[in-house]
Amino acid sequence: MTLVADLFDNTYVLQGVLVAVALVILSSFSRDLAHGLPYKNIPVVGRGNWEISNKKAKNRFMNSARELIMQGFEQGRTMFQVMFSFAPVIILHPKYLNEIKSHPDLSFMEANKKAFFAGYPGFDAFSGTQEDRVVIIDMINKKLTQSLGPLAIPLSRETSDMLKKSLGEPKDWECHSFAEELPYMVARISSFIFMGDKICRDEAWINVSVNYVIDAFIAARDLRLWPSILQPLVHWFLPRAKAMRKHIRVARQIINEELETRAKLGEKDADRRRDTLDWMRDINEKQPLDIPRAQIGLSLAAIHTTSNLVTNVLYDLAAYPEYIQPLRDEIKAIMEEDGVLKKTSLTKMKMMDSVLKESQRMNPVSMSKSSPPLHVFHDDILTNAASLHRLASKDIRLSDGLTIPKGANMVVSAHTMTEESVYPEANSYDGFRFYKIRQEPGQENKHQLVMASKDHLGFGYGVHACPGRFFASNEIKIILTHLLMKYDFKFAEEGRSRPKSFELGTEIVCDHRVKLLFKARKPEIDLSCLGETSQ
Ligand code: HEM
Repeated sequence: MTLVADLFDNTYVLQGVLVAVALVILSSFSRDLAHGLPYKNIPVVGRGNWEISNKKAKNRFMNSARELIMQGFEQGRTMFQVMFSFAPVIILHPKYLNEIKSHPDLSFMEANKKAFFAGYPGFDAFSGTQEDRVVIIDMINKKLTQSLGPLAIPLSRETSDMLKKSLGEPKDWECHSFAEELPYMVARISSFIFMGDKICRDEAWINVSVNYVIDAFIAARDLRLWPSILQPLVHWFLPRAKAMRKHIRVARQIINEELETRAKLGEKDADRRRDTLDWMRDINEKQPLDIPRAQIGLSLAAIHTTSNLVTNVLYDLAAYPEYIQPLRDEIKAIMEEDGVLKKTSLTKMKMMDSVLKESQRMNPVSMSKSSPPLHVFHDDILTNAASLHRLASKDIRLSDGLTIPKGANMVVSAHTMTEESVYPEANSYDGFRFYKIRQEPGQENKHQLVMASKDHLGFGYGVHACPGRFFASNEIKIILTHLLMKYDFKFAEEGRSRPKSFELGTEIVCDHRVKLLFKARKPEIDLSCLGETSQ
């Protein structure tokens, strides 16, 4: 101690230390500044030549991303950059989709890691390794998707229980903030399939499952406001980052307890329905996997995305109620034919499939891997108006000679989803658009909800196209089947039109403030075919 005190007594040493600290801070600021500079030789859209800071350009993009992207293409460009809140981002024309969709040097994971402070305590769900990701995707593809047949009735029963609890059986119209309530409902049904009936009824887990992602978005947004040199310190004090650390602790405790209970039961547990906790272990015998972290990752991917699509569908059906009876008739006909709900019954619901795909086309869910409520957004993470958010790990030379520089963030514009040449009357809702196309010879299967294509990027495209879409499609169809059979619904506000989604940067978020009225109705089918037992 005396030595240190002596050193600081020496003016030269003190001055040296101060200069060193100043240099470190300065170099951090200049790194941050460089990070915000546009990429060389790539045209910038939405930023004036004489604007020194990015502030105005960022605001411009926040308020009119769609227009700026179209402006870029109208200027004849196929690649340009715009200013997102955290960095310049390269926008690519969809004509490049085929060459970039599975490009090994365009990383999906690194893009998310960079945007979400991977490695910081609490940001665990963004910190997994490539090996972890492979386990999760294998588990979804090889186990979850393969089990959709036997899962149809359990999913339906859980949906029924959940709706009784959440919406009840009101004889008169009852008002719900549906968009706010739905993530909790979806979290319960999904968690039932992911981790069984004990955890799915655990309020503490449901809270983590719904709110981790919301806190993550806000924490990341708040942290980005700080210079990078201070971020490793500041995150400890940010309320939302603290909340994330708490979510992680809660999740670890709940899931580890469940794993211990199962381990103790051993063979006695053999009759239990297998779920993602078992499957992750089966797939992953060789390497250790942080299972609680992986489960939070699943929730992150599954809950708000699914809720957002269901909300959009209900808004569309409430705005265009003429679709409701044909959908009910379709369910009735299929259930009469099948006797009991099967995976194939859901595949046969072509009108419902079409209604879902059309809602997703017009209001694609946010792939920030989730679509938390509006107040969470700033611009943040990408897609919708744009899709396929990636980070280039090398310089990538495109077929026409243009280059995406190493380290750049990029997205592909998703404007094809509302382009007249692809979808006639693209800006009008046509619930049976895809149903009608599927009636044409040779088009029967290409236009299903789960088919990712260049013209419909709702589930992404290429190597990272959403592996959970088959599960999501079944889950959503089951939820809708129960809602349509058991409830009448309409907007609380008499005669209102379809609520417009909010556009913030490239995010499209459904209006969570809209209220819906629900009233119980007599279903036209015997509910035992949905797995319900009469009480
Ligand atoms: C309507 C519901 C859903 C929508 C709209 C949706 C959408 C998406 C999108 C757009 C992507 C990114 C694709 C890309 O960038 O190319 C994605 C990836 C992913 N989704 Fe979904 N998703 C949904 C439900 C689910 C569910 C239920 C699960 C889990 C069971 C899931 C698991 C994943 C995973 C693990 C990835 C990452 C894929 C990778 O790393 O390659 N998603 N999803």
